[in-house]
Amino acid sequence: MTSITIQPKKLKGTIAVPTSKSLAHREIIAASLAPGQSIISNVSMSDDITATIEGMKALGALIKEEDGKLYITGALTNGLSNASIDCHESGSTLRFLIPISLIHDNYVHFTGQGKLGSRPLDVYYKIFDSQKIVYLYRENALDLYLMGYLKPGRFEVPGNVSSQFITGLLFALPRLEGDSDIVLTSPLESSGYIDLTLDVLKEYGIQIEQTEDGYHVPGNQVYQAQKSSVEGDFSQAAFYLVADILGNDITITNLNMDTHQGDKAIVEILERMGAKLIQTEEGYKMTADKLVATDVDASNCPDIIPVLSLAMALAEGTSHITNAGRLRIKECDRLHAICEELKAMNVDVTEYEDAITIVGRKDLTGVRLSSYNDHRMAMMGAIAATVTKEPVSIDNRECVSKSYPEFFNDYVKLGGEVE
Ligand SMILES: O=C(O)C1=C[C@@H](OP(=O)(O)O)[C@@H](O)[C@H](O)C1
Ligand SMILES: C=C(OP(=O)(O)O)C(=O)O
Repeated sequence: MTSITIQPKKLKGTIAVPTSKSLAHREIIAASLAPGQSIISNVSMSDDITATIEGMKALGALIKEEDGKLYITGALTNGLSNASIDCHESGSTLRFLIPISLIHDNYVHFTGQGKLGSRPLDVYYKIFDSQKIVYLYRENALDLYLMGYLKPGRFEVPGNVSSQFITGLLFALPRLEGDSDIVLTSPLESSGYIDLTLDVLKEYGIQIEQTEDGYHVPGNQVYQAQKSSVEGDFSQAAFYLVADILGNDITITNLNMDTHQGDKAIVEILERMGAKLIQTEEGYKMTADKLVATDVDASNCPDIIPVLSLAMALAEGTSHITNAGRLRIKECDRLHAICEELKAMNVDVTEYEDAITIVGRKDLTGVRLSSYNDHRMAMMGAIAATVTKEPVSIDNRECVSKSYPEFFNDYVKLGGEVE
């Protein structure tokens, strides 16, 4: 684990952000479930995406990478087989692949690292109990054995723990031999991610009907192989757009402003804070003469909150982030980590159970920060170093490889000074 020290320096230049991790997971899974060959272009590799590729291979898909494209032949085996899947630290891989691994009678072993073993899975355990699927796990370590298969029927799922459970079920249920209903027992959060799932399912020929309280999923459906391409990631773009409004000058070359990615909300939130979106020949950037505080409901855009909190720390007035409880069950307790990082940089911040209040100030103090082994916290620290007077140190720089292995190389290409 390597620590880095970043000298306070502004960034300038053009950058293509990694392509959407959320869309890449979904494309790889849908293609792996489709008989025939699919070709997916523009997949940015990261530890999480590697975990999904290896997981789908373990479940029978043939996947090879050539000339920057993924060639995927869906080949899920029928009948009892067994598979071992290492999810690394990817919540998406784990929660998407669990129901998929149970489309057929199977014996599967899921492992993972970091905090993944303590992120919630009870929603699935309840389903296993009611469907007599055998499961064995160790507390706080991801070491989960599953034996059995999913039966079509009624699946009651809370909407406010993680949308990833619903996505996992939406992928698996169309392949069962009967119709199913997913019934949401509490309001849906992270709904933009379900929209992405529904988009990809539709692209692969799968029909899902939205109901008053969830989704009706006809069974016996067949995924149709596709040729597809993945667009730029707004969760990653958020780091550079916030950097822009803090006085850097970075143009992003690969953003689709018509995207359905929920994290595009970053643009509208920063505009509310006084920023302007500028389209140039090369792409998009943002500028701001002055930043004002704002209030943000985090329930539909949890991943942009770390870097957004930095913009709030430098805005005039007091900002409130609400409905942010689920940030505590990400790669680290992000709600607490954000507050600790901002406090370390001299910001007046108050942590509540599911909210944060940030009193804006004119500057930030450069200090030693912890990454909390969380890619988004490490990248937030690096953007902070573009506005401090003193250097910022961050431990465990490698953690960015979860979503953006090239982050510090790109940072240096943009003029950053990293030791
Ligand atoms: O479906 C997805 O691709 C994701 C859903 C979100 O999780 P929750 O639904 O658990 O909030 C998000 O935080 C995660 O990074 C990716
Ligand atoms: C929370 C994240 O991903 P996952 O839930 O897939 O681990 C993330 O990328 O910030």
